[in-house]
Amino acid sequence: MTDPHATARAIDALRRGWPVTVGTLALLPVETADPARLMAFDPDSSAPLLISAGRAATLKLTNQKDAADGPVLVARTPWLDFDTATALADPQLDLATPMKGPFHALPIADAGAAAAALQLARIAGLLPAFFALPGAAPGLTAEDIAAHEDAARLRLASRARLPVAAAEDAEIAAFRSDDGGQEHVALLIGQPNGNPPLVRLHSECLTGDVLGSLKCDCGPQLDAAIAAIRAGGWGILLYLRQEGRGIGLINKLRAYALQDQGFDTVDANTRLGFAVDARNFAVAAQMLKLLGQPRVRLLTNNPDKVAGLEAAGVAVAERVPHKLPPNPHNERYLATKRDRTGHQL
Ligand SMILES: Nc1nc2c(ncn2[C@@H]2O[C@H](COP(=O)(O)OP(=O)(O)OP(=O)(O)O)[C@@H](O)[C@H]2O)c(=O)[nH]1
Ligand SMILES: [Zn+2]
Repeated sequence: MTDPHATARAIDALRRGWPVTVGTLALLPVETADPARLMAFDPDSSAPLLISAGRAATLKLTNQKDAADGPVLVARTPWLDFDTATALADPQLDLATPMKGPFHALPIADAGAAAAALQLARIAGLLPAFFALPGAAPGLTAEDIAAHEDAARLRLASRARLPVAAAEDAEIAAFRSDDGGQEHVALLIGQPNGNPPLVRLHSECLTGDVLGSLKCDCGPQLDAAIAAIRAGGWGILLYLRQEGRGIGLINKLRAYALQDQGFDTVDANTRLGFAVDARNFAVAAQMLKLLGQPRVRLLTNNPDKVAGLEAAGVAVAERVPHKLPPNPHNERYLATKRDRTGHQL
C-alpha cells in the first residue's frame, strides 16, 4: 500500500526544517535546518551530506562506482560544519566561497531512497541537499512519493462562470487531489463546435504572469493564448501550478541568480541539482479527460508537451505554434530553448 498522505506530511516537515525518513535514510534538509537542529539530529557530527549528481559534478565529486547520474553522499569531516554544508548545497554561493574540499564520496547503500529523497526536496521547493543518517527504521518509500505526484488522483473540485477581460463567456474549473497538493485550473472559452478544442498548457510563472517579467515570454504567451482560443471559437487554457518548470518559485529565482552569473536556463537548473524540465504533463492530460476532451489541438513550441499528453492518453490532432517576438532580456532564453531543449521556434 502506498501512502501519498505520508508524503504530504513529509513535504510539510521539510519546509519547516524537520527531519524525515525515506527508506532507511533519516534526512535533515540543509536549506531549512540550522546548527541547533543539526546537533539534535546528529550529535556525533557524523552524518554525511546527500547532494545531487549535478551539484556533485560542479564540485568535481562522483560516487566512485555508482551510477554517474545518481545522488552522491559526501563524507563528513570536522570542517564540514553547517555553514560549509550550506555552501555545498547552494551554487549561488560558489563565487563567495570558492574554496571547497577535498571531499570524499561514500557508497550509497539505498540508492532508490537517496534518489526519492532528492525528488521530495524538489516537490517541497527546496535545494536538493540533506544531512543523511543511514540505518533508520523504514519511512517513506519511493512509491509513496510517486503516488503523491500521480495525476490519476486529480479530481474536478469546482466549476463556475468567470468572465475575463478577453473572454466574457469563460468558465473556470479547478482540480486537486485528496491530499491537498497543487490546485490546477482550467479556463474554458467559447462553445464546442465539433472540432477538437484549441488547448494551451500554461505553466505558472509568478514573475512573468503577474509582475510582467521580461526574462521569459510567459506573460505575453498567456494573453496571446487566451486571444487565440477566443479567435478560434473555443478551447481551454490549463493553468498548471508547475512554477519554474516544476522546481518551484524560490528555486527558479536561484536559477535566475545563476543566470545573472552567466549560466543559461539549462545549466542553471542542472547546477542546482534539478532536471532541465521537472514538469509532469500527465496532470494536464488528466484535467482534459475530466473535462471530456481526449483529443486536442495544442498551442505550443515544445515537443515534450505533445509527447507528454500523448503518453498520458490525450491525442494531439495538431500542434499550433505559439511564438511571440523576443525582447532584449529574453532573447538568450528563447535561443537556449531553441538550441538546447528542442523548441520549434
Ligand atoms: N527553472 C526555470 N524555469 C523557468 C525559467 N524561465 C521560465 N521558467 C518557467 O518555465 C515555465 C514556462 O514554460 P512554458 O511557457 O510552458 O514554455 P515552454 O515549455 O517553453 O513551451 P511552450 O511555450 O509551450 O513552447 C514556467 O513555469 C516558468 O516559471 C528559468 O530560467 N528556469
Ligand atoms: Zn515565465
